[in-house]
Amino acid sequence: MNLFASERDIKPIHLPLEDGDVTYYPAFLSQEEASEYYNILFTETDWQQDDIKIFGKIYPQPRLTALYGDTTKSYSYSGITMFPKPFTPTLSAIKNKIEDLMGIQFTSVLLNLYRDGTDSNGWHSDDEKELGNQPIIASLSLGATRMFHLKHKYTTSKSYKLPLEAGSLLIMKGNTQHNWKHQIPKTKKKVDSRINLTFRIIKNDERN
Ligand SMILES: O=C(O)CCC(=O)C(=O)O
Ligand SMILES: [Fe+2]
Repeated sequence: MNLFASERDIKPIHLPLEDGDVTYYPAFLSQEEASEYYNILFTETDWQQDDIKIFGKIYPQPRLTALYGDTTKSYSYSGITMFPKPFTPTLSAIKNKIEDLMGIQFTSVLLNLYRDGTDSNGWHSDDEKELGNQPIIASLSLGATRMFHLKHKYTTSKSYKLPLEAGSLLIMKGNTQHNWKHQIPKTKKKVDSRINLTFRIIKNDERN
């Protein structure tokens, strides 16, 4: 069935995290829109595999990535610095739709391609100084469903898991990055590939 956004259940679910602020919109995009964007982004994105440094050792990142956005704003994490390509019409259209919902504007989007269950994103907080003190991150999922794990940094018994479905939008803000880490774990299940887009506000102003 083809439902318009107004008829779909786009109601937000607030995760019951103390000292964090995470909201999940299960059907931000329709299944048709989600698969159309997945197909376009899979082929049109300039995917790269960077090496990252963990405790002084160099590893290839276990997924492909790409950075698009305001070309004056580079982004550094895990020992790598990424320089953005300008937003494409596809990415601008998605960005506008998220900005209409949230009433704020993003400068950049980091895309992740998880090719199969062996690709992953290890425990981290998105707390780079370029993102400011209380980063706002809007994370759109396309393609295969993967689990998203959150764990508290200081009270390790506190944790939360949810499946991120195609077309869903997850918003992290407030003190989430101060108090919580998140990951996309590897899975032994046979899963298709997944694309994730994390829209961010990068505050540096250096010209590259
Ligand atoms: O793939 C995801 O849903 C999470 C991506 C993520 O945490 C990141 O890029 O910082
Ligand atoms: Fe993250």
